[in-house]
Amino acid sequence: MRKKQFKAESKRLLDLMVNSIYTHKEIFLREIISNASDAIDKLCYLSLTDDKVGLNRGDFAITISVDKDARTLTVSDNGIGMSADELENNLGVIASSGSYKFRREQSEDADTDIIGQFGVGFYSAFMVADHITVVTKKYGETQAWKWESSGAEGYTVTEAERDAVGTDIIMHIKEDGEEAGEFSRYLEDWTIKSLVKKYSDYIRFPIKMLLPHSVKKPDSPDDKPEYETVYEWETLNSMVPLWQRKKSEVTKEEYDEFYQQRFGEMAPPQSVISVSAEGAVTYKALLFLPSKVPNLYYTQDFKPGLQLYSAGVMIMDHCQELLPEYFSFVRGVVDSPDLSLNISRELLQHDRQLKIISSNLEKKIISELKKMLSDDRAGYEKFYENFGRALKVGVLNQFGEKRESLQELLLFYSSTEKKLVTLREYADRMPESQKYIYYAAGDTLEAIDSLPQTELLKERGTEILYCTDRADEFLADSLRTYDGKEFRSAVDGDLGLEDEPKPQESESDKECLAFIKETLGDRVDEVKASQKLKSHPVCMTSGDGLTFEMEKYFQAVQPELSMKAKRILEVNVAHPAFLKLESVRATDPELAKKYAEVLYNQALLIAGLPLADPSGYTDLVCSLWS
Ligand SMILES: Nc1ncnc2c1ncn2[C@@H]1O[C@H](COP(=O)(O)OP(=O)(O)OP(=O)(O)O)[C@@H](O)[C@H]1O
Repeated sequence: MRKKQFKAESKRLLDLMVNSIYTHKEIFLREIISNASDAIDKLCYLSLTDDKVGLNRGDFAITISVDKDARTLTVSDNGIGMSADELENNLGVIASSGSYKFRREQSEDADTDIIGQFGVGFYSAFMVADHITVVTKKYGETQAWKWESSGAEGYTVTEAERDAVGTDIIMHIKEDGEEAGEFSRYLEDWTIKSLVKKYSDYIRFPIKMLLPHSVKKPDSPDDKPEYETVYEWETLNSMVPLWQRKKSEVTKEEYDEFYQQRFGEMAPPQSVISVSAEGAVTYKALLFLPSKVPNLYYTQDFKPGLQLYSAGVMIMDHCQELLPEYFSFVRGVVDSPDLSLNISRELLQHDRQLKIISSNLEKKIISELKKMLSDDRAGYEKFYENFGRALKVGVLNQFGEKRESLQELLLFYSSTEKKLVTLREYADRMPESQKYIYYAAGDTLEAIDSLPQTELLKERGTEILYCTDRADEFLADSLRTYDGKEFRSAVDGDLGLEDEPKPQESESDKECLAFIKETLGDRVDEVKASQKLKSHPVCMTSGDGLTFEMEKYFQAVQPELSMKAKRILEVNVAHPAFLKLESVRATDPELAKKYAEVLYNQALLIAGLPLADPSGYTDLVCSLWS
């Protein structure tokens, strides 16, 4: 029979498995058992609504058997099975899961690491087996199928015999190499027992094995007992899912292992939240805050949502209704006996119990974050670096409905503290005379710090919150006040400093400002003497309303709206540049116009706004030399 070829991508992974030098090859068993458990999950779920399945929750099991003479290790399940097409699609092509895409981007050297950290599914069996046979019968079909492969050169799919629905994965274990027992150990009962305990203890279906027990022969005398070996089925795993156990009884390693394996994450989670609720709805939840931004988080391929179980039966893999959108990075499991099992995605949105769970989980996550913020500042800052943006989105969404509960979790860089601070810390430090919470937005901390507009506040020692994330400014707009104090842009609006002397404009200054306005025409909305500037000659501000950073944001995401902030040219009327302009205005108005152009373009540059004619501007500046 003709061999079929693996798809190129699969072949590379397969080669990697066959020739693996990875030291923890033992993880293959975890992968094969996890697939068996998933397959049982699917049929178990069907059995709830379909009597024809003919199996009850207690009938499902995974069995492991060893044939030392034939050097085979077989893992069988009575799960959903696979059709011929599915065999081709599932085992002939590597799952195009996110984790694989990630693997592909890694260098060859990183491969061995990846095996350990991700687990690579079915193919990992090729680390220990030189030939694999899969015999399977899909639920609802009469024909069984056999898939066979000895590795990268291809596979065959043929008709087969199998009485019941389910799958056998028969692994022919490799001969030992230089190291004694290197592979043969996977044919030993004790190895299998300890591997199941180590990696698959919480699998919710029994993992059974026929094991030898030494028992006294019934007819042997008590004073001279004789023993015989009897084989009995033993369940190797405790079957208690991690989320059903008390947090104090679970080790960090167990949580890490569970998280990394189940959610395909490289790094252990940053924190684990375990919830056990009784009351309006009874449920257990195990939530993980990732320590790294999930691989596909910012792509459309990222699948948010928690795994939803009802009394130990998985009913949905990515239930998005369990978390608010802004917490979509949170991974985890929710298990509630109160949920209807045949709930559909459409119904979920209206499910009252689910709403209660979701709102409780949201509160739990927020309080866990607040705890992290107060007890582990460095850890929280790391979290914020990864997911601070999600919190900001939370504040902004739904017209700021969540702002009260999330505002304490926000961090901003402080101009005076030179580190990230909370709004609480800012407010507690504010002198009584300070009326506003000042913030300034820009591309980088350095750029904001050198903005002429911040000069006065800095001179007064006033703390300014620097916003380098585009979302930050919208944030100030959405929060409006904190602790009764209004937010005010240090860059754009009036600083509201009543004790600061107003700029002294002479009649001639006023005329000169009007001259500049006339020169610049509609390009500016206003030209005025600045209260903010100390040593710098000009700056551009936008007044109240849309700011320049918002304008840039809209330009980037919705240019068709042509959203434009006001342009107010603020001039330092005590600056020599202005005085020079003023002095040449009467004698050489053309030169004065050029100076006005320079001031205007300089102000645009400082604000990070585009110049209408950069090359014309360069020519203009150079003409002033000659
Ligand atoms: N025992 C089984 N019964 C039914 N289907 C199976 C079984 N083992 C594997 N499969 C099918 O083969 C697919 C590929 O398995 P594989 O372990 O390679 O990837 P995965 O489990 O989908 O992804 P990952 O291991 O990265 O989480 C599975 O998704 C499943 O559809």
